[in-house]
Amino acid sequence: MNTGVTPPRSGAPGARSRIGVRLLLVTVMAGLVFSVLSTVVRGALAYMDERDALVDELAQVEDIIQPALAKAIWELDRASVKVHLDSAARLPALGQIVVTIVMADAEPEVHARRRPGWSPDASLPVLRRSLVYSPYADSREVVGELTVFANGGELKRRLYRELRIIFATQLIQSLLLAGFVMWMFNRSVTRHVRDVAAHLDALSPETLSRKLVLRDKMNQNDELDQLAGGVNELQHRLGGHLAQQAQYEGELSRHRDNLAELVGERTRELEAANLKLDQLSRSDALTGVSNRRHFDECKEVEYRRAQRTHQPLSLVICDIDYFKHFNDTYGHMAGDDCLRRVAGALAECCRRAGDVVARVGGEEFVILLPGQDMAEAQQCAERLRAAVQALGIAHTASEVAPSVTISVGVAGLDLPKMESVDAFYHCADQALYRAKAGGRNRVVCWEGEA
Ligand SMILES: Nc1nc2c(ncn2[C@@H]2O[C@H](COP(=O)(O)OP(=O)(O)OP(=O)(O)O)[C@@H](O)[C@H]2O)c(=O)[nH]1
Repeated sequence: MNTGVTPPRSGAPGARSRIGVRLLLVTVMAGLVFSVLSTVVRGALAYMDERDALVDELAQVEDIIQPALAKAIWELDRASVKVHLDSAARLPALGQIVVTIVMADAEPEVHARRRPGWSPDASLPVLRRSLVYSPYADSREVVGELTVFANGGELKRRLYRELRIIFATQLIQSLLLAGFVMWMFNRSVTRHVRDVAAHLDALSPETLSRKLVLRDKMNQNDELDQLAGGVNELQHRLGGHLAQQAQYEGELSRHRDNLAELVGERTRELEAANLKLDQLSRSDALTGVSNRRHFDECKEVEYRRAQRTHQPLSLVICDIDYFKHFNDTYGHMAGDDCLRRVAGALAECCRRAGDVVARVGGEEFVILLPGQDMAEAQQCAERLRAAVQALGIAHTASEVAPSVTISVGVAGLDLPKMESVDAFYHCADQALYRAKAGGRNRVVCWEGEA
Protein backbone atom coordinates (compact mmCIF):
# COMPACT_ATOMS: atom_id res chain seq x y z
CA MET A 1 0.00 0.00 0.00
CA ASN A 2 1.27 3.45 -0.87
CA THR A 3 1.65 5.43 2.32
CA GLY A 4 2.53 8.79 0.80
CA VAL A 5 5.23 8.96 3.42
CA THR A 6 8.79 9.84 2.54
CA PRO A 7 11.77 8.89 4.68
CA PRO A 8 13.06 11.50 7.15
CA ARG A 9 15.42 14.12 5.73
CA SER A 10 19.07 13.67 6.59
CA GLY A 11 19.07 16.84 8.66
CA ALA A 12 16.02 15.80 10.70
CA PRO A 13 16.72 14.75 14.27
CA GLY A 14 15.94 11.03 14.84
CA ALA A 15 14.29 9.66 17.98
CA ARG A 16 17.04 9.21 20.58
CA SER A 17 15.08 6.91 22.85
CA ARG A 18 12.49 4.51 21.57
CA ILE A 19 9.16 4.07 23.33
CA GLY A 20 9.16 0.34 22.51
CA VAL A 21 12.50 -0.22 24.24
CA ARG A 22 11.38 1.74 27.30
CA LEU A 23 8.18 -0.23 27.37
CA LEU A 24 10.16 -3.48 27.15
CA LEU A 25 12.40 -2.50 30.05
CA VAL A 26 9.43 -1.48 32.18
CA THR A 27 7.63 -4.71 31.31
CA VAL A 28 10.68 -6.83 32.14
CA MET A 29 11.14 -5.02 35.46
CA ALA A 30 7.47 -5.44 36.28
CA GLY A 31 7.74 -9.11 35.25
CA LEU A 32 10.69 -9.60 37.59
CA VAL A 33 8.86 -8.04 40.52
CA PHE A 34 5.77 -10.04 39.66
CA SER A 35 7.86 -13.23 39.47
CA VAL A 36 9.38 -12.60 42.90
CA LEU A 37 6.01 -11.84 44.52
CA SER A 38 4.39 -14.80 42.83
CA THR A 39 7.27 -17.04 43.91
CA VAL A 40 6.90 -15.89 47.53
CA VAL A 41 3.16 -16.60 47.59
CA ARG A 42 3.38 -19.89 45.77
CA GLY A 43 6.43 -20.81 47.89
CA ALA A 44 4.38 -20.40 51.08
CA LEU A 45 1.70 -22.69 49.65
CA ALA A 46 4.35 -25.16 48.51
CA TYR A 47 5.79 -25.22 52.01
CA MET A 48 2.40 -26.28 53.41
CA ASP A 49 2.04 -28.95 50.75
CA GLU A 50 5.53 -30.34 51.26
CA ARG A 51 5.00 -30.42 55.04
CA ASP A 52 1.79 -32.34 54.64
CA ALA A 53 3.48 -34.70 52.23
CA LEU A 54 6.26 -35.29 54.76
CA VAL A 55 3.72 -36.07 57.48
CA ASP A 56 2.01 -38.57 55.14
CA GLU A 57 5.34 -40.24 54.44
CA LEU A 58 6.11 -40.54 58.18
CA ALA A 59 2.66 -42.02 58.77
CA GLN A 60 3.27 -44.55 56.00
CA VAL A 61 6.62 -45.50 57.57
CA GLU A 62 4.90 -46.07 60.86
CA ASP A 63 2.16 -48.10 59.19
CA ILE A 64 4.71 -50.26 57.42
CA ILE A 65 7.14 -51.01 60.25
CA GLN A 66 4.70 -51.03 63.19
CA PRO A 67 3.52 -54.73 62.93
CA ALA A 68 7.00 -56.15 62.39
CA LEU A 69 8.49 -53.98 65.11
CA ALA A 70 5.80 -54.88 67.62
CA LYS A 71 6.28 -58.59 66.90
CA ALA A 72 10.08 -58.31 67.31
CA ILE A 73 9.63 -56.54 70.65
CA TRP A 74 7.10 -59.19 71.87
CA GLU A 75 9.52 -61.90 70.93
CA LEU A 76 12.39 -59.96 72.55
CA ASP A 77 14.26 -60.11 69.28
CA ARG A 78 16.61 -57.17 69.82
CA ALA A 79 18.52 -57.76 66.62
CA SER A 80 15.36 -57.61 64.53
CA VAL A 81 14.34 -54.40 66.29
CA LYS A 82 17.68 -52.85 65.33
CA VAL A 83 17.34 -54.01 61.74
CA HIS A 84 13.92 -52.37 61.46
CA LEU A 85 15.18 -49.18 63.00
CA ASP A 86 18.22 -49.03 60.69
CA SER A 87 16.04 -49.68 57.69
CA ALA A 88 13.56 -46.94 58.61
CA ALA A 89 16.31 -44.45 59.48
CA ARG A 90 17.54 -44.53 55.85
CA LEU A 91 14.33 -42.92 54.58
CA PRO A 92 15.04 -39.23 53.58
CA ALA A 93 11.85 -37.93 55.16
CA LEU A 94 12.84 -39.18 58.57
CA GLY A 95 15.18 -37.25 60.86
CA GLN A 96 15.03 -39.52 63.93
CA ILE A 97 13.18 -42.67 64.93
CA VAL A 98 12.78 -43.70 68.59
CA VAL A 99 11.37 -46.97 69.96
CA THR A 100 10.54 -47.23 73.65
CA ILE A 101 10.09 -50.82 74.80
CA VAL A 102 7.77 -51.16 77.78
CA MET A 103 8.52 -54.01 80.24
CA ALA A 104 6.47 -54.90 83.31
CA ASP A 105 9.31 -55.42 85.71
CA ALA A 106 11.91 -53.14 84.36
CA GLU A 107 12.63 -49.59 83.22
CA PRO A 108 11.52 -48.75 79.63
CA GLU A 109 14.19 -49.51 77.12
CA VAL A 110 14.84 -46.85 74.48
CA HIS A 111 16.33 -47.47 71.03
CA ALA A 112 16.91 -44.55 68.68
CA ARG A 113 18.41 -43.85 65.21
CA ARG A 114 19.27 -40.27 64.31
CA ARG A 115 20.26 -38.94 60.86
CA PRO A 116 23.70 -37.34 60.91
CA GLY A 117 23.44 -33.56 61.36
CA TRP A 118 19.79 -33.71 62.41
CA SER A 119 18.76 -31.65 65.41
CA PRO A 120 15.37 -31.36 67.09
CA ASP A 121 13.09 -28.56 65.79
CA ALA A 122 9.75 -27.82 67.46
CA SER A 123 8.31 -26.54 64.16
CA LEU A 124 8.82 -29.90 62.42
CA PRO A 125 6.13 -32.60 62.58
CA VAL A 126 6.49 -35.49 65.08
CA LEU A 127 4.34 -38.66 64.98
CA ARG A 128 3.80 -40.95 67.99
CA ARG A 129 1.93 -44.19 68.21
CA SER A 130 1.79 -47.17 70.53
CA LEU A 131 3.29 -50.45 69.40
CA VAL A 132 0.56 -53.06 69.78
CA TYR A 133 0.94 -56.81 69.30
CA SER A 134 -1.80 -59.51 69.22
CA PRO A 135 -0.21 -62.83 70.23
CA TYR A 136 -3.55 -64.57 69.75
CA ALA A 137 -7.05 -63.76 68.73
CA ASP A 138 -8.89 -61.14 70.70
CA SER A 139 -5.76 -60.18 72.67
CA ARG A 140 -4.05 -56.80 72.40
CA GLU A 141 -0.73 -56.08 74.08
CA VAL A 142 0.99 -52.68 74.13
CA VAL A 143 4.69 -53.49 73.90
CA GLY A 144 6.11 -50.05 73.40
CA GLU A 145 5.91 -46.70 71.67
CA LEU A 146 7.17 -45.54 68.28
CA THR A 147 8.10 -41.90 67.67
CA VAL A 148 9.24 -40.57 64.30
CA PHE A 149 10.65 -37.05 63.73
CA ALA A 150 10.50 -35.32 60.33
CA ASN A 151 13.76 -34.43 58.53
CA GLY A 152 13.90 -30.61 58.24
CA GLY A 153 16.74 -30.76 55.70
CA GLU A 154 14.66 -32.90 53.37
CA LEU A 155 11.75 -30.46 53.72
CA LYS A 156 14.04 -27.53 52.79
CA ARG A 157 15.55 -29.41 49.84
CA ARG A 158 12.15 -30.17 48.39
CA LEU A 159 10.96 -26.61 49.01
CA TYR A 160 14.04 -25.11 47.24
CA ARG A 161 13.52 -27.35 44.25
CA GLU A 162 9.88 -26.27 44.08
CA LEU A 163 10.81 -22.59 44.42
CA ARG A 164 13.34 -22.83 41.57
CA ILE A 165 10.72 -24.30 39.29
CA ILE A 166 8.16 -21.69 40.27
CA PHE A 167 10.59 -18.79 39.75
CA ALA A 168 11.85 -20.10 36.43
CA THR A 169 8.37 -20.57 35.01
CA GLN A 170 7.26 -17.16 36.23
CA LEU A 171 10.31 -15.51 34.73
CA ILE A 172 9.81 -17.19 31.37
CA GLN A 173 6.16 -16.13 31.41
CA SER A 174 7.09 -12.53 32.17
CA LEU A 175 9.76 -12.34 29.46
CA LEU A 176 7.46 -13.86 26.87
CA LEU A 177 4.73 -11.46 27.91
CA ALA A 178 7.10 -8.48 27.68
CA GLY A 179 8.26 -9.52 24.22
CA PHE A 180 4.72 -10.01 23.05
CA VAL A 181 3.59 -6.66 24.44
CA MET A 182 6.50 -4.89 22.76
CA TRP A 183 5.84 -6.61 19.45
CA MET A 184 2.18 -5.69 19.63
CA PHE A 185 2.97 -2.13 20.69
CA ASN A 186 5.49 -1.70 17.89
CA ARG A 187 3.11 -3.17 15.33
CA SER A 188 0.06 -1.20 16.38
CA VAL A 189 1.51 2.07 17.70
CA THR A 190 5.24 2.78 17.37
CA ARG A 191 5.69 2.27 13.64
CA HIS A 192 2.61 4.43 12.93
CA VAL A 193 3.97 7.16 15.16
CA ARG A 194 7.29 6.93 13.25
CA ASP A 195 5.38 7.19 9.96
CA VAL A 196 3.56 10.29 11.23
CA ALA A 197 6.88 11.86 12.29
CA ALA A 198 8.47 11.06 8.90
CA HIS A 199 5.45 12.46 7.07
CA LEU A 200 5.57 15.70 9.07
CA ASP A 201 9.32 15.96 8.60
CA ALA A 202 8.96 15.69 4.81
CA LEU A 203 6.20 18.31 4.67
CA SER A 204 6.78 21.48 2.69
CA PRO A 205 4.46 23.98 1.00
CA GLU A 206 4.80 21.92 -2.21
CA THR A 207 3.83 18.61 -0.54
CA LEU A 208 0.93 19.88 1.54
CA SER A 209 -1.58 18.11 -0.69
CA ARG A 210 0.03 14.72 0.04
CA LYS A 211 -2.20 12.90 2.53
CA LEU A 212 -0.99 10.94 5.53
CA VAL A 213 -2.05 7.28 5.32
CA LEU A 214 -1.13 4.82 8.09
CA ARG A 215 0.14 1.49 6.76
CA ASP A 216 -1.67 -1.81 7.41
CA LYS A 217 -3.66 -0.71 10.42
CA MET A 218 -5.58 -3.50 12.12
CA ASN A 219 -7.99 -1.34 14.07
CA GLN A 220 -9.87 1.51 12.53
CA ASN A 221 -11.17 4.69 14.10
CA ASP A 222 -8.80 4.63 17.04
CA GLU A 223 -6.63 7.44 18.42
CA LEU A 224 -4.04 6.99 15.66
CA ASP A 225 -6.71 7.47 13.01
CA GLN A 226 -7.83 10.58 14.87
CA LEU A 227 -4.22 11.81 14.78
CA ALA A 228 -3.88 11.11 11.03
CA GLY A 229 -7.22 12.80 10.39
CA GLY A 230 -6.08 15.82 12.40
CA VAL A 231 -2.81 16.03 10.45
CA ASN A 232 -4.62 15.82 7.10
CA GLU A 233 -7.16 18.43 8.17
CA LEU A 234 -4.36 20.71 9.34
CA GLN A 235 -2.54 20.28 6.01
CA HIS A 236 -5.74 21.03 4.13
CA ARG A 237 -6.35 24.22 6.07
CA LEU A 238 -2.70 25.24 5.85
CA GLY A 239 -2.76 24.70 2.08
CA GLY A 240 -5.84 26.94 1.86
CA HIS A 241 -4.16 29.65 3.91
CA LEU A 242 -0.99 29.48 1.83
CA ALA A 243 -2.95 29.69 -1.42
CA GLN A 244 -4.85 32.70 -0.09
CA GLN A 245 -1.62 34.26 1.10
CA ALA A 246 -0.03 33.72 -2.34
CA GLN A 247 -3.08 35.34 -3.94
CA TYR A 248 -2.85 38.33 -1.58
CA GLU A 249 0.88 38.62 -2.22
CA GLY A 250 0.28 38.54 -5.98
CA GLU A 251 -2.33 41.28 -5.70
CA LEU A 252 -0.10 43.27 -3.42
CA SER A 253 2.79 42.91 -5.85
CA ARG A 254 0.60 44.06 -8.74
CA HIS A 255 -0.58 47.04 -6.70
CA ARG A 256 3.01 47.80 -5.79
CA ASP A 257 4.08 47.64 -9.44
CA ASN A 258 1.19 49.88 -10.47
CA LEU A 259 2.02 52.28 -7.71
CA ALA A 260 5.70 52.34 -8.67
CA GLU A 261 4.73 52.94 -12.30
CA LEU A 262 2.35 55.69 -11.25
CA VAL A 263 4.96 57.28 -9.00
CA GLY A 264 7.53 57.03 -11.82
CA GLU A 265 5.10 58.63 -14.26
CA ARG A 266 4.22 61.38 -11.82
CA THR A 267 7.92 61.92 -11.05
CA ARG A 268 8.72 62.22 -14.74
CA GLU A 269 5.84 64.66 -15.21
CA LEU A 270 7.01 66.63 -12.20
CA GLU A 271 10.59 66.69 -13.46
CA ALA A 272 9.39 67.87 -16.87
CA ALA A 273 7.22 70.51 -15.21
CA ASN A 274 10.14 71.59 -13.04
CA LEU A 275 12.36 71.76 -16.10
CA LYS A 276 9.73 73.78 -17.90
CA LEU A 277 9.32 76.04 -14.88
CA ASP A 278 13.06 76.43 -14.64
CA GLN A 279 13.24 77.34 -18.31
CA LEU A 280 10.31 79.70 -17.94
CA SER A 281 11.86 81.32 -14.90
CA ARG A 282 14.98 81.92 -16.93
CA SER A 283 13.42 83.01 -20.23
CA ASP A 284 11.55 86.02 -21.47
CA ALA A 285 7.90 85.25 -22.02
CA LEU A 286 7.55 87.33 -25.15
CA THR A 287 10.70 86.54 -27.10
CA GLY A 288 11.92 83.22 -25.64
CA VAL A 289 15.48 84.45 -25.07
CA SER A 290 16.85 84.72 -21.51
CA ASN A 291 15.26 87.21 -19.15
CA ARG A 292 16.94 89.77 -16.94
CA ARG A 293 17.08 87.51 -13.92
CA HIS A 294 19.00 84.83 -15.82
CA PHE A 295 21.21 87.40 -17.41
CA ASP A 296 22.10 88.87 -14.01
CA GLU A 297 23.09 85.44 -12.73
CA CYS A 298 25.19 84.69 -15.80
CA LYS A 299 26.75 88.14 -15.73
CA GLU A 300 28.01 87.59 -12.16
CA VAL A 301 29.27 84.09 -12.90
CA GLU A 302 31.11 85.04 -16.06
CA TYR A 303 32.59 88.16 -14.49
CA ARG A 304 34.09 86.10 -11.64
CA ARG A 305 35.29 83.43 -14.03
CA ALA A 306 37.05 86.05 -16.12
CA GLN A 307 38.55 87.51 -12.96
CA ARG A 308 39.83 84.07 -12.00
CA THR A 309 41.01 82.83 -15.38
CA HIS A 310 41.87 86.14 -17.09
CA GLN A 311 39.93 84.94 -20.11
CA PRO A 312 38.35 87.71 -22.21
CA LEU A 313 34.71 88.65 -21.68
CA SER A 314 32.61 91.10 -23.68
CA LEU A 315 29.20 92.62 -23.29
CA VAL A 316 26.96 93.88 -26.08
CA ILE A 317 23.85 96.03 -25.52
CA CYS A 318 21.36 96.49 -28.38
CA ASP A 319 18.45 98.92 -28.51
CA ILE A 320 15.86 99.15 -31.30
CA ASP A 321 15.87 102.60 -32.87
CA TYR A 322 12.71 104.68 -32.57
CA PHE A 323 10.69 101.83 -31.28
CA LYS A 324 8.19 104.13 -29.70
CA HIS A 325 7.44 105.45 -33.16
CA PHE A 326 7.17 101.86 -34.40
CA ASN A 327 4.56 101.10 -31.79
CA ASP A 328 2.79 104.29 -32.53
CA THR A 329 2.81 103.55 -36.25
CA TYR A 330 2.08 99.82 -36.38
CA GLY A 331 0.49 99.15 -33.06
CA HIS A 332 1.61 97.33 -29.96
CA MET A 333 0.94 93.84 -31.36
CA ALA A 334 3.20 94.56 -34.30
CA GLY A 335 5.70 95.89 -31.80
CA ASP A 336 5.62 92.59 -29.97
CA ASP A 337 6.11 90.71 -33.19
CA CYS A 338 9.02 92.95 -34.05
CA LEU A 339 10.61 92.26 -30.68
CA ARG A 340 10.24 88.48 -31.27
CA ARG A 341 11.86 88.67 -34.71
CA VAL A 342 14.73 90.87 -33.53
CA ALA A 343 15.37 88.52 -30.58
CA GLY A 344 15.37 85.54 -32.96
CA ALA A 345 17.90 87.24 -35.22
CA LEU A 346 20.17 88.06 -32.27
CA ALA A 347 19.96 84.53 -30.91
CA GLU A 348 20.70 83.13 -34.34
CA CYS A 349 23.94 85.12 -34.49
CA CYS A 350 25.14 84.15 -31.01
CA ARG A 351 25.14 80.38 -30.85
CA ARG A 352 28.53 79.66 -29.32
CA ALA A 353 28.56 77.74 -26.08
CA GLY A 354 28.37 80.21 -23.20
CA ASP A 355 26.81 83.02 -25.25
CA VAL A 356 23.83 84.48 -23.45
CA VAL A 357 21.20 86.56 -25.28
CA ALA A 358 18.73 88.28 -22.97
CA ARG A 359 15.97 90.84 -23.15
CA VAL A 360 16.51 93.20 -20.21
CA GLY A 361 14.11 96.01 -20.99
CA GLY A 362 11.27 96.97 -23.32
CA GLU A 363 13.24 96.99 -26.54
CA GLU A 364 16.71 96.49 -25.08
CA PHE A 365 18.74 93.30 -25.52
CA VAL A 366 22.11 92.31 -24.04
CA ILE A 367 24.53 89.64 -25.20
CA LEU A 368 27.22 88.20 -22.94
CA LEU A 369 30.17 86.84 -24.91
CA PRO A 370 32.56 84.83 -22.72
CA GLY A 371 35.95 84.17 -24.30
CA GLN A 372 35.59 87.06 -26.80
CA ASP A 373 37.68 90.19 -26.60
CA MET A 374 36.61 93.63 -27.72
CA ALA A 375 37.62 93.14 -31.37
CA GLU A 376 35.71 89.83 -31.64
CA ALA A 377 32.76 91.35 -29.86
CA GLN A 378 32.78 94.29 -32.23
CA GLN A 379 32.64 91.93 -35.21
CA CYS A 380 29.81 90.06 -33.55
CA ALA A 381 27.97 93.34 -32.91
CA GLU A 382 28.30 94.30 -36.56
CA ARG A 383 26.83 90.94 -37.54
CA LEU A 384 23.96 91.54 -35.14
CA ARG A 385 23.20 94.96 -36.48
CA ALA A 386 23.33 93.70 -40.08
CA ALA A 387 21.15 90.72 -39.22
CA VAL A 388 18.44 92.92 -37.73
CA GLN A 389 18.52 95.27 -40.66
CA ALA A 390 18.41 92.27 -42.98
CA LEU A 391 15.10 91.28 -41.39
CA GLY A 392 13.62 94.15 -43.40
CA ILE A 393 10.87 94.96 -40.93
CA ALA A 394 9.31 98.08 -42.35
CA HIS A 395 9.66 101.13 -40.11
CA THR A 396 8.49 104.22 -41.95
CA ALA A 397 8.64 106.28 -38.79
CA SER A 398 12.36 105.70 -38.35
CA GLU A 399 14.57 108.64 -39.04
CA VAL A 400 17.64 106.52 -39.94
CA ALA A 401 16.36 103.75 -42.20
CA PRO A 402 13.15 102.48 -43.85
CA SER A 403 13.33 99.29 -41.79
CA VAL A 404 13.95 98.43 -38.19
CA THR A 405 17.55 98.97 -37.04
CA ILE A 406 19.41 98.71 -33.79
CA SER A 407 22.09 100.70 -32.07
CA VAL A 408 24.79 98.66 -30.39
CA GLY A 409 27.21 99.40 -27.55
CA VAL A 410 30.16 97.06 -26.96
CA ALA A 411 32.46 96.76 -23.96
CA GLY A 412 35.34 94.37 -23.41
CA LEU A 413 36.20 93.57 -19.83
CA ASP A 414 39.16 95.56 -18.68
CA LEU A 415 39.65 94.37 -15.13
CA PRO A 416 41.94 97.00 -13.71
CA LYS A 417 39.50 99.68 -14.81
CA MET A 418 36.21 97.83 -14.27
CA GLU A 419 36.23 96.87 -10.63
CA SER A 420 32.69 95.52 -10.61
CA VAL A 421 30.25 93.88 -12.92
CA ASP A 422 28.06 96.97 -12.71
CA ALA A 423 30.98 99.09 -13.89
CA PHE A 424 31.46 96.67 -16.77
CA TYR A 425 27.78 97.00 -17.67
CA HIS A 426 27.92 100.73 -17.35
CA CYS A 427 30.72 100.89 -19.91
CA ALA A 428 28.68 98.94 -22.46
CA ASP A 429 25.72 101.17 -21.72
CA GLN A 430 27.90 104.24 -22.28
CA ALA A 431 28.93 102.84 -25.63
CA LEU A 432 25.28 102.32 -26.52
CA TYR A 433 24.50 105.86 -25.51
CA ARG A 434 27.22 107.07 -27.84
CA ALA A 435 25.83 104.92 -30.65
CA LYS A 436 22.42 106.52 -30.14
CA ALA A 437 23.93 109.97 -29.91
CA GLY A 438 26.08 109.32 -32.94
CA GLY A 439 23.10 108.78 -35.22
CA ARG A 440 21.79 105.26 -34.39
CA ASN A 441 22.00 102.11 -36.52
CA ARG A 442 25.62 101.65 -35.62
CA VAL A 443 28.09 99.88 -33.37
CA VAL A 444 30.16 101.81 -30.86
CA CYS A 445 32.85 100.26 -28.68
CA TRP A 446 33.65 101.58 -25.32
CA GLU A 447 37.12 103.14 -25.22
CA GLY A 448 37.05 105.71 -22.50
CA GLU A 449 37.35 105.63 -18.70
CA ALA A 450 35.00 103.34 -16.80
N1 LIG B 1 5.16 96.55 -28.36
C1 LIG B 1 5.88 96.68 -27.25
N2 LIG B 1 6.39 97.85 -26.91
C2 LIG B 1 7.15 98.01 -25.83
C3 LIG B 1 7.38 96.93 -24.96
N3 LIG B 1 8.18 97.38 -23.93
C4 LIG B 1 8.41 98.66 -24.15
N4 LIG B 1 7.79 99.07 -25.29
C5 LIG B 1 7.83 100.35 -25.87
O1 LIG B 1 9.11 100.69 -26.31
C6 LIG B 1 9.20 102.10 -26.42
C7 LIG B 1 10.54 102.62 -26.01
O2 LIG B 1 10.62 104.01 -26.34
P1 LIG B 1 11.83 104.87 -25.95
O3 LIG B 1 12.40 104.49 -24.63
O4 LIG B 1 11.42 106.24 -26.01
O5 LIG B 1 12.90 104.62 -27.05
P2 LIG B 1 12.78 104.77 -28.64
O6 LIG B 1 11.43 105.18 -29.00
O7 LIG B 1 13.18 103.45 -29.20
O8 LIG B 1 13.84 105.84 -28.90
P3 LIG B 1 15.31 105.59 -29.02
O9 LIG B 1 15.69 104.45 -28.17
O10 LIG B 1 15.95 106.88 -28.53
O11 LIG B 1 15.60 105.36 -30.44
C8 LIG B 1 8.06 102.62 -25.56
O12 LIG B 1 7.12 103.24 -26.38
C9 LIG B 1 7.47 101.40 -24.91
O13 LIG B 1 6.05 101.51 -24.76
C10 LIG B 1 6.82 95.70 -25.30
O14 LIG B 1 6.97 94.74 -24.62
N5 LIG B 1 6.06 95.65 -26.45
